[in-house]
Amino acid sequence: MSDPTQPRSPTPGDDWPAPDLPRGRTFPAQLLLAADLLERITEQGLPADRSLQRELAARRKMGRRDRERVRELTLFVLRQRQVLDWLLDDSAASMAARVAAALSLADALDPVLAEVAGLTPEAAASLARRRAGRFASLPWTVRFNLDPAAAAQWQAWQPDAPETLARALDARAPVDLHANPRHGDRDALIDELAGAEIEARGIAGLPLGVRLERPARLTRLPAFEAGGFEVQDAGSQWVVRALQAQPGERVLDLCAGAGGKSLGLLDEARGQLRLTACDLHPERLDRLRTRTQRHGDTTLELRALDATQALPADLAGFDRVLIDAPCSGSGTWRRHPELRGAAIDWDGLAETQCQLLERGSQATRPGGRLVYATCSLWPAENEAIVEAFLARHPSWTATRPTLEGLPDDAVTPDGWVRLRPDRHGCDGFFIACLQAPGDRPTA
Ligand SMILES: C[S@@+](CC[C@H](N)C(=O)[O-])C[C@H]1O[C@@H](n2cnc3c(N)ncnc32)[C@H](O)[C@@H]1O
Repeated sequence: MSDPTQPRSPTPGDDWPAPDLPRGRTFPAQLLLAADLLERITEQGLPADRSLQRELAARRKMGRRDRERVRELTLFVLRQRQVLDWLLDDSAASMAARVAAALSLADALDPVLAEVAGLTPEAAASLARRRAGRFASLPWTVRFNLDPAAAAQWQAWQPDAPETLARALDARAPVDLHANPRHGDRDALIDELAGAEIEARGIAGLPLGVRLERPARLTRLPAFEAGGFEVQDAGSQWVVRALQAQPGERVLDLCAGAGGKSLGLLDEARGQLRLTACDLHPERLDRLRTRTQRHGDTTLELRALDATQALPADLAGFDRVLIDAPCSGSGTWRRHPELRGAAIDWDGLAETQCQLLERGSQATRPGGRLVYATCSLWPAENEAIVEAFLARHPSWTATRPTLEGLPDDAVTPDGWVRLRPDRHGCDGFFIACLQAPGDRPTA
């Protein structure tokens, strides 16, 4: 089977993307199940990966290959929706028709499946005709699977090597972990994984980062139960490192969510931080509480609050503040293809991002470091927010991060970190390191 983390190399006359289906036939029941799951995921705004895991695990009588087939078809439709709608010549195609079009790209669509999907013989013939054309001749917004809002953002950014970026965003993401050094070093974790027949290797530049060669069941491993590692994309690990928190410092994670980066910060500093983790949603902090218990961190302070509002008086004077802002998540499309079509209130989101940066700056001590990060590719959520902040606060400065192992091409001429899946093998991230005015700058 081909490596799904690598873009498919085009062959003359057949450069279309195609789902990577397991051997064997696709049956109508699988097509209909994928269509049903797609409807629920898109209508209810559910996370695709978790929904698939739950739904497929509940179907105990289904064979392994059939589950894989439904999973692959579902994710492929979410990733390639514009391409499939173009093939169907219908921007309001049914999910069943989209699954049928996905099957046609894998040369696995037969007349029975086409009929089950609701395609008339004429529509099936038109699909076959369109599929016989060249992929490269499609409009770029279709080839890159961008809906109109995403296409506008893409154009505002104008990334270089757009084709390779688009391909990387369509691919499957690897599974990354960060080791908890209080349980042993990274090599010990890699050895332990090898003992469970899970192939893994260290991630270049990230001393705690581990990448699995293929997905594996991790939650049953003794190392997981013991808090020996957390699943975390390499891009998130770079956000943690950008803060450069030193043992003994007071650190504020203002948008901690379920705490992936909070735990990373604690690991980087061997637990020696006075860390306060906040989030608007108390249930996310509950998940962080459970994780910290497994992880062995008892000193973490958790605060549910709206960080766009004035912060409580004791949340001030922090050495380092992290704002891992809510965003469109466009950098994570590999893991969350359902976000490609999500409706976004762009103005409301930008206002929240500006306010969070404002509140975060007020909580930073003179000379302290503030890191603003998103997992978005779009300048409107990144450079625009930070540059507007610096224009309002000219005494603050942007600092160019000096992080050992960070690839040179990840730092822009302005000093922002921009990570891309095609260049750095991780989710797309934007990281800005800002220094508060003051005569006691952080190291
Ligand atoms: C990108 S996620 C954070 C992910 C998290 N840091 C991690 O590493 O797992 C953004 C978080 O911001 C939180 N958030 C959104 N609006 C907020 C607000 N007004 N105040 C505080 N948190 C907010 C969301 O609940 C969400 O958990």
